[in-house]
Amino acid sequence: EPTEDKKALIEFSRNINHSRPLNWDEKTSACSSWVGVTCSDDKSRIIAVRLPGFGLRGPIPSNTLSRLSGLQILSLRSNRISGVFPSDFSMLGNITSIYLQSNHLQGALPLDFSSWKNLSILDLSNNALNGSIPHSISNLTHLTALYLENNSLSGEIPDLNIPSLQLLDLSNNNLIGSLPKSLHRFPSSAFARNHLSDDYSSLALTPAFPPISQPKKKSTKLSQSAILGIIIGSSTLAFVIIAILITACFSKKQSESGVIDKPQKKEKSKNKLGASVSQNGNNRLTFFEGSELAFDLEDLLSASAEVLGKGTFGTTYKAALEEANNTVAVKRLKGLTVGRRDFEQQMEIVGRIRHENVTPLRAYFYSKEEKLMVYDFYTQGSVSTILHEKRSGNRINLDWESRLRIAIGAARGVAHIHSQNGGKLVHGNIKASNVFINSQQYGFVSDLGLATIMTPLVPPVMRVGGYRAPEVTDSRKATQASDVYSFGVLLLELLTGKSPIHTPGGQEVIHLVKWVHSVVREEWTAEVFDVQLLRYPNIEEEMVEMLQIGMTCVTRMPEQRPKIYDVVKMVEDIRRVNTENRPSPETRSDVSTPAVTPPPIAEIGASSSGQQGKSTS
Ligand SMILES: Nc1ncnc2c1ncn2[C@@H]1O[C@H](COP(=O)(O)OP(=O)(O)OP(=O)(O)O)[C@@H](O)[C@H]1O
Repeated sequence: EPTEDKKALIEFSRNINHSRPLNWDEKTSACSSWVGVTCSDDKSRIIAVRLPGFGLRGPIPSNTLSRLSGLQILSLRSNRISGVFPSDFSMLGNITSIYLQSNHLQGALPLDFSSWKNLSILDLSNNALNGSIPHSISNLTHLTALYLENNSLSGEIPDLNIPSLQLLDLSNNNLIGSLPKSLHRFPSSAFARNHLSDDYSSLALTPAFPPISQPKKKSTKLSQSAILGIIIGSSTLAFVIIAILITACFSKKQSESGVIDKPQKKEKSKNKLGASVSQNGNNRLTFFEGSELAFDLEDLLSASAEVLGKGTFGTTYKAALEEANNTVAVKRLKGLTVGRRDFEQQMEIVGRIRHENVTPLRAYFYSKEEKLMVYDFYTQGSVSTILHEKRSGNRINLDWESRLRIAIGAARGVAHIHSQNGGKLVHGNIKASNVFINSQQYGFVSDLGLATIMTPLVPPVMRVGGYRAPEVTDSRKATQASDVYSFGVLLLELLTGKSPIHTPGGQEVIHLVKWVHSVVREEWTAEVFDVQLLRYPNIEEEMVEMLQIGMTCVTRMPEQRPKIYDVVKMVEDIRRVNTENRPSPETRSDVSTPAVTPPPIAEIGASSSGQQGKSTS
């Protein structure tokens, strides 16, 4: 099985005896005889060769790489490989990452990059390469990182107009001339120690990404993650137990009163609300068109309620309306920064949205004391629950098809939101707990439009920190570009199965975005992916694509992030492109899941009927 090949290859490269230098022939023969055991010597099925720091020496033999036609990751860094690039070097049609840094490679860079259509990372730093940087590198339209520092490259820097490029280092070469405009977005350090004619000190001083804390030893990192998992698991368990106790206590008191409120204030609050309502006569929930809900405020307040969770802007309850035979989710807001008029205006904008990938707001209520928002209740829980919560000791398995659909649906939902209110509406709080799944497993987004009118209730860093774009210091300043950042974090979460921030008890805080960058930079791309996904065959390419999209979305500079409309297309294209390359459904193990053939965004109807799993009783 290819997946087994991959795992075994990784194991192989890790476990092989590091203690003595090996030459290339010895290594390749060891590799091919080993590969022969599991994949009938069919080298086109090898997807990763990782031999970093193995003491390989001598030139890369020609006609070796071209036989590895399925290769996606080539990691030969920190060896003693010398000589020039073999002529078949640029023929790796599926390659996504090349790590050849810290070797003794000489001669010019390959000129023809036309086969590397999926290449995302090219690291040839710390070699002895000379000649100029070929302009044809611009044809690498998926390139996100280019490292050519510490070589002897000469000539002028070509106009590398590659929109996807986020990380660039050309420092410490012999480059001359002036810097093309397309590269002014990179920090001056990327061009330092060359002979360029201009002064680039005015360029950005900060790198495009936050500095990456390099992982320590791989083995330490892995065991640390395992320990983190255990610590998080046990603290989550402790938290869940406390939450259950609090909820049980709350429900008990509430069942006596039947009101949604803090237990000790229940009657008072109900009377007070009723009094203020009767005074100004405004005791109605405002329902939106298309809502079939038949209940009033009194019904809502007397419904038995259960706390679903406390969020950034208040507490959300599951409320069972017995008479109306309906269960709804009620969000009780705290920390409103705008007055009634602005609040109602915002609710009107949000409430008018009817789109398959956006949760419909059914009703709202505003009084001095209470601000409520009513949604359908989704029995399955959010993507966060499905992705991270354990049932019977194990995480629920979310297969790759479902994750793709969640990403596609959520992207379409956010794109629709961005098209509203004259193209100015911002979601402001995209995160896995605000994404739900419809009956076809497509994601849809909830909780929109609140960030700009609410003051967060001093959210703990765990809650929003991991999703928030670096430029957003106050959630009211959220923008469409910061939505794209948060969406990128969601993509990384779907890929890795990890929460955006881990705070494993002690002082160490692990940011998913930084962690992914560091792992990818260290060429362990495959280690980024959720282990649950490794069991599905032939999806590595798609996962790498989603990784690239996620990383593009979390670009540090907001103006360099793609627009959500482009993100929709990119996410949809993951499967469209690859259906041609994938085996027919009959030969796949995941035949039970139909291929994703989403309609184009424009064709998605304005109805919300596609959302299922909502409770009506
Ligand atoms: N309509 C709904 N149906 C089912 N569960 C819901 C619904 N709306 C929210 N929830 C769940 O209730 C919990 C609390 O939601 P809430 O939106 O208040 O906070 P949050 O999502 O954790 O954070 P934030 O306020 O930043 O969005 C979350 O687990 C959320 O997934």
